Amino acid sequence: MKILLIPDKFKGSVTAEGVIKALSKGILKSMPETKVFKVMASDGGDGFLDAIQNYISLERVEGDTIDPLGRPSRAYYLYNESNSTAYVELAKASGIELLSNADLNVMETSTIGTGIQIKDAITRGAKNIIIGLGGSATNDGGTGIAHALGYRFMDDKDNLLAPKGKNLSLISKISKMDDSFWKGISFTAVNDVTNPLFGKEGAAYVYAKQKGADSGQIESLDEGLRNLAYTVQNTMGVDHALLPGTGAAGGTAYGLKTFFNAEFISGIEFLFKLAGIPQLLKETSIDYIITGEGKIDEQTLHGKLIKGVMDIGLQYSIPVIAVCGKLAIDPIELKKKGLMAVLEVLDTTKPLQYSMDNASKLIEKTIFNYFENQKSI
Ligand SMILES: Nc1ncnc2c1ncn2[C@@H]1O[C@H](COP(=O)(O)OP(=O)(O)OP(=O)(O)O)[C@@H](O)[C@H]1O
Ligand SMILES: O=C(O)[C@H](O)CO
Repeated sequence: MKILLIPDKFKGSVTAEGVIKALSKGILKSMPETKVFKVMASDGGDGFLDAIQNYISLERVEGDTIDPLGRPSRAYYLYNESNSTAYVELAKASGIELLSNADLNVMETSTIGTGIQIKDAITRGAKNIIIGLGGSATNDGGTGIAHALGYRFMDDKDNLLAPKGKNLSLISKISKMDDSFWKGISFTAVNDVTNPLFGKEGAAYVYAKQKGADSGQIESLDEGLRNLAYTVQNTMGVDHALLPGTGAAGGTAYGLKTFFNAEFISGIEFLFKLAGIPQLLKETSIDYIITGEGKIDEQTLHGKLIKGVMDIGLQYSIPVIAVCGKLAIDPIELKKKGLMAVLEVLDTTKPLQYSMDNASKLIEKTIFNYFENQKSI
């Protein structure tokens, strides 16, 4: 038996590495002859740089920047001098994990800090900027990054606007200062999701709530993103708003495409290539792929790691099993989309904290039981 493990972390209880360990233990206990292949993945959001570092060793460049609320902070990116490529994880300077719950304020947050990091990389000599998008505290349509690299956003009276969520609806003019700084630089947006910029499936409606927005603010952020796209279309003649993925990181993917002509790649595809998964699947006959994350919900189907693993399973006709802490979506829907089985580790007779505290043991037990049951079928 050959099994490939590609799980995400169970946020709040166990890292992706911990999930891999627990799954391996459970599988080998049930079927000791199994060859287990392990892949440390990430969907492009937080954990992007960690995942890259598992496969390539790169220089770590740490420097001053600002956090999503504009306070001084430090963050790093990775740099490959031999091919002048910088890998920037948006969440390092503009991530939701940087703010306490009390500080979450998506009307006021900006991606400027990530823009400062990109500027530093270009100054260092980077010719290729690869940005992992996701896990953001922002909904600024990428205007913060654009501002840091020389774009300016103004209202209808030519007042300069700070590039943050609450100002998007006021933008009526966009100007570009000297673009020679980043001309000829190739940008790649590595998107963790496939949502469009605005609308019910867009950045604000799907992701702003987790960034602290109430329903009125969500509506106004969505309106702001629409206004940004409208102003861009009128003044720059380009329209990318409905492209899948533009909604990643509060519309940052849209901003990178619009202002810097970024290429899009999904986080999953990027990391699968880096990890050599397509080659492994071509050369080795894998019997099962096992994936998982803390909570499987609607977001899972919008390009999270599990969705990418499901797609790969379908592509290579390999059954995929997902293990999760909590299942918050109809399992039938998941099976229709190609999952062979979905296993929830949560023990509903005990409080949630029990499952969080004992996640590794529960994951091990769940996968062990699954394969033991298979033997008796
Ligand atoms: N051991 C566990 N048992 C039960 N539920 C868990 C367990 N671990 C995590 N969870 C649930 O999963 C949630 C985290 O979900 P998940 O790991 O999918 O990350 P996420 O919030 O989707 O973030 P990201 O976008 O970074 O993946 C936790 O808030 C909790 O509700
Ligand atoms: O940062 C976010 O908004 C989510 O991770 C989706 O990209």
